[in-house]
Amino acid sequence: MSNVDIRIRKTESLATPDELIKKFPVSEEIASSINLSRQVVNDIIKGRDHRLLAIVGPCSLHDRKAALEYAHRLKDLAEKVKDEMYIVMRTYFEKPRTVLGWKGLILDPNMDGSYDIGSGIAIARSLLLDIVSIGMPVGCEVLDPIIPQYIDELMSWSSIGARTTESQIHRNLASGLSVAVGFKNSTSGDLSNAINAIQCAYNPASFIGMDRSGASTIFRTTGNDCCHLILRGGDNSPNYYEDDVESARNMMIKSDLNPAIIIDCSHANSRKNYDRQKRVLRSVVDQVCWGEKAIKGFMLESNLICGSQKIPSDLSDLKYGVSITDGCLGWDETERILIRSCEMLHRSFQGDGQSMPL
Ligand SMILES: O=C[C@H](O)[C@H](O)COP(=O)(O)O
Ligand SMILES: C=C(OP(=O)(O)O)C(=O)O
Repeated sequence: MSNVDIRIRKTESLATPDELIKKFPVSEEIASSINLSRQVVNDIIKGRDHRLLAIVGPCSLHDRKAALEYAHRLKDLAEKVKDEMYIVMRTYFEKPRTVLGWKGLILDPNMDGSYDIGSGIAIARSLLLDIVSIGMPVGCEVLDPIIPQYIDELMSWSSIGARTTESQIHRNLASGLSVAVGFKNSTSGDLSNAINAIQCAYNPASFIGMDRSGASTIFRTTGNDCCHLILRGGDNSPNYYEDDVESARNMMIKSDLNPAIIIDCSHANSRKNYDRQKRVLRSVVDQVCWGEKAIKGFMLESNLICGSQKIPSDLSDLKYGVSITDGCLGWDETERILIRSCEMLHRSFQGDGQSMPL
């Protein structure tokens, strides 16, 4: 009697990254525009570009048509706010769950527990390609350590979520990713895990993974000098206030890190009430206008239509453009508050691009 894989019910083959890349290739023109947007993101994180990095988009993508419509609107908005903000579309395909729940388009594209991962990964890559093709840079959460092989060449920014910041696997991965990586503070609100993670990812690492041909490989990384902290609030309270930012900044400086902080307007900072993201953004803008240099940007969960919906048993009942994970701001409100924020930032920026301490 075999004692191997006693809890594996079934295995299925999956296309290798190379096979999928061949099916949905990135042209040289798109590759160079992604390189440019990665450079802008890195420049913002390193303080060489005074604009705020704005990671804006749905909590999760589940519908290709709505995602593309959103991307087109965001592209137009990005043009309007480009002097004060650099917008990267939040294109999250993997959802880390507190207990159980839909785990995102890559794992379960049919939203019915059938886990058609082969289709999910292909939809994610082709959708990202369509979005970057209109000139909209994208950013994803990196959760599964193999998935980046399928999509990471399309990303301009990425994050490691609150539930995985403490994981050595994710820290090693971040040390080898080609993009700037934001580490979220832990769900408890503790910052030290994220600060340790940034230090760890700054250094070279060696780890086992799968290469683009599908072979087992040892990856040896250079280390990533563009990692930063994302404040997302914690179990007991938000952490976007001035005092929180000041103490996060001081912790980073004490650890010899570039004090680069992004504020997540959602999650525990909004106490999961999507409309409260506005007050977080207001505080971000206010702090930047008052001269807080450590804040490099913010994250906003936004969709075509505000709110959220449960996944219905009959998918024809799904409402178009509404989140199936966390609640999001609707499009009109997103546009209004980003333009308003830019007006305020514009007034406080001097000719040299520096904000004026009041
Ligand atoms: O961003 C989405 C959710 O906050 C995250 O996936 C956790 O969700 P859950 O607590 O509903 O599982
Ligand atoms: C899961 C997310 O956030 P966090 O890791 O902060 O809970 C998210 O941004 O989708």
